[in-house]
Amino acid sequence: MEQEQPQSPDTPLSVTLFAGLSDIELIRELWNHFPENMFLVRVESEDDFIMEAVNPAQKATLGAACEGRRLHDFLPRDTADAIWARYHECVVSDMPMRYQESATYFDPEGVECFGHWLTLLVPIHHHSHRVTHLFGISQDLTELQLAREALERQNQRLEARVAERTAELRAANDELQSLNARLEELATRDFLTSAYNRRHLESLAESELRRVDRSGAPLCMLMIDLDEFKQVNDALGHAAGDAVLRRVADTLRAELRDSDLLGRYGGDEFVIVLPDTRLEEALATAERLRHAVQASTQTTISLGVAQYQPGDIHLGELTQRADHQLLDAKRDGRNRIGIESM
Ligand SMILES: Nc1nc2c(ncn2[C@@H]2O[C@H](COP(=O)(O)OP(=O)(O)OP(=O)(O)O)[C@@H](O)[C@H]2O)c(=O)[nH]1
Repeated sequence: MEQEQPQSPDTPLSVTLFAGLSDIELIRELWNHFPENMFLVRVESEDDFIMEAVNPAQKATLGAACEGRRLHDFLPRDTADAIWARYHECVVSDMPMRYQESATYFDPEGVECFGHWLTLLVPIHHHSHRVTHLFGISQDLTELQLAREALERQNQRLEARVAERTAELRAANDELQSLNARLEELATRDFLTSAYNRRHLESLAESELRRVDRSGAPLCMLMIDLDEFKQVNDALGHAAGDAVLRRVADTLRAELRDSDLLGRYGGDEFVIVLPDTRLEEALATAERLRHAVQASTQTTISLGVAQYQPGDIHLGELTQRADHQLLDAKRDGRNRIGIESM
């Protein structure tokens, strides 16, 4: 009779365990006490599978009634189709497979439930070259999956909220920008004609003069006043007078270059600054404007033309000279141009 050898304290537990148990006992222990679902599928053919045995953990999920039956006999159709495809693939490839699946199933009471599993499927060849069985272990990840999905939904809600807030901020920003533009417009433009107001025109003109001081380029100013405009107001009313002023401004603007500056100095008086323009060119421009205004409004204008000179220190000096020429034009009978001697 063989004496059992005492194990030394250094002997690994696995050795002790395996020495003390037969293979079948060891497998039975695992089968009965392993906390995840285990199952053994008999492979009748590549297309036909029978659930041969399930461990107690799997029985708690599906009930014992699945043993000895085909997938479509104890699972909802969609679930059975999906699992059948996995089994088929494992048998055909003859390779272990690992996959995740979300599926509905019937619990031991027949209630339809939903679960999510990570499954390891291993082909087994029992005294044969072909796959006779599939051995599977399914880890239940339902809780994890539900938590993941809840997190995902929460993230989507947060992203939607962020997108909503971003759109609100963008709209508020756009509104602010258009209000700023409107404010800028109000601060720099004459509300009736949209020409620059006097203050802004003077500030732009001063900058032009400083540029001219540096470059030595010529620059001229036109001072314009409508003739007998009081009569227009008196005969047609103030609103009609406003319309004439608007049309005059539009006509002047249409005749000018982008770089020219048009301002309304108040009442029926306009000022135009013509950068890079000599006196004779300014005279030609003045003539063109006089004709254009008369053609579009049946109102005549008088103009005074002056050229910026090296001795001019301030805009006021140039303005005064242009104004002086304008007064001469008025005095000489209106609808004409007063110009400094060239
Ligand atoms: N409709 C309208 N009229 C204005 C406006 N501002 C000033 N006026 C009028 O424009 C007229 C300006 O008249 P004046 O420049 O003094 O004289 P005028 O009748 O044009 O005659 P001359 O300049 O000497 O040719 C006045 O009747 C003002 O009431 C305005 O914004 N709209």
